Amino acid sequence: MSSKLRVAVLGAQGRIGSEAVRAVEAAEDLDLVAALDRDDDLAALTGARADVAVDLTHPDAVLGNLTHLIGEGIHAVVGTTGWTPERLETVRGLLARSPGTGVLIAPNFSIGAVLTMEFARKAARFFESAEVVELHHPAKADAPSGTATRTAQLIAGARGDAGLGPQPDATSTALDGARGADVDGVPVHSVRLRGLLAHQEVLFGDVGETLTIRHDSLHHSSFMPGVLLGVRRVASAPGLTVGLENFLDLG
Ligand SMILES: NC(=O)C1=CN([C@@H]2O[C@H](COP(=O)(O)OP(=O)(O)OC[C@H]3O[C@@H](n4cnc5c(N)ncnc54)[C@H](OP(=O)(O)O)[C@@H]3O)[C@@H](O)[C@H]2O)C=CC1
Ligand SMILES: O=C(O)C1=N[C@H](C(=O)O)C[C@H](O)C1
Repeated sequence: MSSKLRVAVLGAQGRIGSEAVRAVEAAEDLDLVAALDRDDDLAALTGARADVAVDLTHPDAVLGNLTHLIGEGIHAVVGTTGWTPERLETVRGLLARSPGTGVLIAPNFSIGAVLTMEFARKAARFFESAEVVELHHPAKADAPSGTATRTAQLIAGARGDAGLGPQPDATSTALDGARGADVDGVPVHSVRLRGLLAHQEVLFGDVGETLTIRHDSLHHSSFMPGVLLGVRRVASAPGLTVGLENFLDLG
């Protein structure tokens, strides 16, 4: 009998899901046992004896999918975005009833984006001002991106730990949205532009200097090493893990 890890992909016909299907098929230690999309019955996963499912669907679908996966004890690697603290708490509640099951929620699977978040977290305490600009293809459902939201949360956490107060901003009159979305006190600006894929700039400023950290995903293949790492590691991390950095030795 094969000792390969049995992997399913949900959202298999989507932009990143179809790339994940190809990546799993090409990996010698993995067996693609199901490739499901909208309207397919998740019961097929049990029949296929999936060990791990990769969810690359839609923010409206992912929680229902996770409820099923965790109920069946199938480990999950989730790239789908749209997470709030309340939704994460729901996942923790589901996992409490299935303690051997692992779920990785990765706002971004690309190593460059994970490093951008890590560098931003480290830089945050040294600068009075911080803003995030994310730029994506116009078919994206959610704004701000999951990556930008997470980046802003990490910056806000580091600012809080360092005792930094609110950012300087004298704006007293503005059009709706002109100063972006407020994520824990960090402004996040979303651009949707034909021709783009997934890009982010983190801007820091203090007296007399600025620091810009920029990352560009130019092809969906940029996400695949992270997807495969998550698939290989998630079963050994029961409970909820948020962020691929937890599976990387970043020092
Ligand atoms: N973490 C990361 O590194 C990355 C995350 N993402 C995220 O992944 C998600 C998908 O992105 P993308 O591929 O661009 O989107 P797409 O719309 O191209 O793909 C999503 C696919 O999932 C299908 N789908 C919708 N609902 C369900 C469901 N209930 N069950 C199974 N399949 C379903 C869609 O069908 P239909 O078209 O009929 O709606 C579509 O085929 C987004 O949340 C995006 O932000 C994307 C890239 C990288
Ligand atoms: O929808 C996308 O394309 C992407 N979604 C993720 C996000 O919202 O951060 C990851 C990456 O930016 C691509």
